Amino acid sequence: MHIPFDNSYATLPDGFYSRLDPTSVAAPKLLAFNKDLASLLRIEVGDLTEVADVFGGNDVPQNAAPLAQLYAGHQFGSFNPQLGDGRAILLGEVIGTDGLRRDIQLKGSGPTPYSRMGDGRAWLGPVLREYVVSEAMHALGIPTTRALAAVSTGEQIWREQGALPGAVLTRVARSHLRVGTFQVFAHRGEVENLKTLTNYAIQRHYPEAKGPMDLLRAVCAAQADLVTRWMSVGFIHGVMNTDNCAISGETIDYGPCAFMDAFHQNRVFSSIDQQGRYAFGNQPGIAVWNMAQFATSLMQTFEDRNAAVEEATEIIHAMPQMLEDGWLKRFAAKIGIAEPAKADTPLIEELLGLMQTDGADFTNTFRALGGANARDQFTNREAFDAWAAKWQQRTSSDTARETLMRSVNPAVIPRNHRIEQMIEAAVAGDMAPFERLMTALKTPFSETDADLARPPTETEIVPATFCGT
Ligand SMILES: Nc1ncnc2c1ncn2[C@@H]1O[C@H](COP(=O)(O)OP(=O)(O)OP(=O)(O)O)[C@@H](O)[C@H]1O
Repeated sequence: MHIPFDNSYATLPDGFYSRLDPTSVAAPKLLAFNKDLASLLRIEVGDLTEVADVFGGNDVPQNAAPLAQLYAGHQFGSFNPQLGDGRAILLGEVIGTDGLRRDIQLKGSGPTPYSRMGDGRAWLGPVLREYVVSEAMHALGIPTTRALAAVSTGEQIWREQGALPGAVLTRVARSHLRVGTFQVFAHRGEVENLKTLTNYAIQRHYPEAKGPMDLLRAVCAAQADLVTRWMSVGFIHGVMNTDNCAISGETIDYGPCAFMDAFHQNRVFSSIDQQGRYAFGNQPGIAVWNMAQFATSLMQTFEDRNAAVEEATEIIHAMPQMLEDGWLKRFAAKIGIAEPAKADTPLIEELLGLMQTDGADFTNTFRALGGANARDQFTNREAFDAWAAKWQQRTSSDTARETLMRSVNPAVIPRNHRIEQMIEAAVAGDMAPFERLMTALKTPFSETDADLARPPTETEIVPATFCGT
């Protein structure tokens, strides 16, 4: 196998990362490999045993520059001055056939100087969850880190549930720079390092930005766009800490995430989110909060702090409107309105209100609006009829409307109960449910597998996702 590494992190400040190799595992076995992504990254694949050795962490490929990155972060609102890759090692960077630079990182590849109390490992469940959900997000057209490989280690690891099979995920990202990467240097008052990092982030992600203020503006826009896209497919990230907020605007960290079945604004999946901080409807507010933390970190790079604070405040204060506009654009498209006006907001909110009262399935209700059976999604059908009459007044049914709706309302999403069933099967050595999910989720806007589009039955419902790392 040949990976055409082109590494750039070495230009970053001293102390930005620790160089170390992944820790070898007992018996690496390739469970999944993303050939399309490998081609995009110009990776030449030969023998699959070699692929398992590299992505299991046993064989460090030529020209790799393995390292663990340092970062800090606000976790559920409390600042942790030092986190860092406690179980991830970045092998290096490549420039794809699309000209874009990306990191290749192993997650679950052994302890690092940032592991704190952790074992540096991941178990098979979260590895396959991240593989499936991140690739599903990509197919939905939502910016995300991607999955290149999943390797089982042949080792057992210990978690609350007992002994579990270990695995390593190979993750690909436009970069692993997070808000927390800036926070660590800001917290330490290392202004020169902060400036170098800022310049690096600008060059890598937003080369048109003229300085830190433009960077802030660009990241705010990217995060606002990302969150409205998540919401438009009923996605709950679950752990929007500042260390899980990527500067690139990609979705990162699929720990306790989930797609909603029955719609509710306050829906929470993460078992550790007791207060509902990261509930579905809170995500826009949290994105603003995270950007305020990013802005705070950047302030030390300015000579005239007072003027900078004033300008940054304006940028942050403009974000709620950006989120509202993005939300309106995406949800209007879901009901077939290509060019919405502010006056369309109540129409959308009324539908969501009816869905919430009836516990209607988020994905299937919107998908059915493009067909004849949306009414069947509701128990209070009269209320739906009254809404539909207003909807028909606003936008009449025609091919353009149907085409728009079918292009933004997926037929299939990675439902939580399917993920859980897939993990259970994989633990027992059966990868067929994984393959089936991957096949259907590649084309989420076409009805290829009706059974995967079905919401969970009462007994299938999975009420919470556990970080269960
Ligand atoms: N088993 C583990 N061993 C060592 N460190 C860990 C382990 N699990 C999590 N961590 C560390 O705890 C912090 C928070 O964990 P979190 O679950 O948000 O991240 P993650 O899923 O490991 O990584 P990422 O954010 O890169 O997807 C991170 O610094 C992470 O590296």
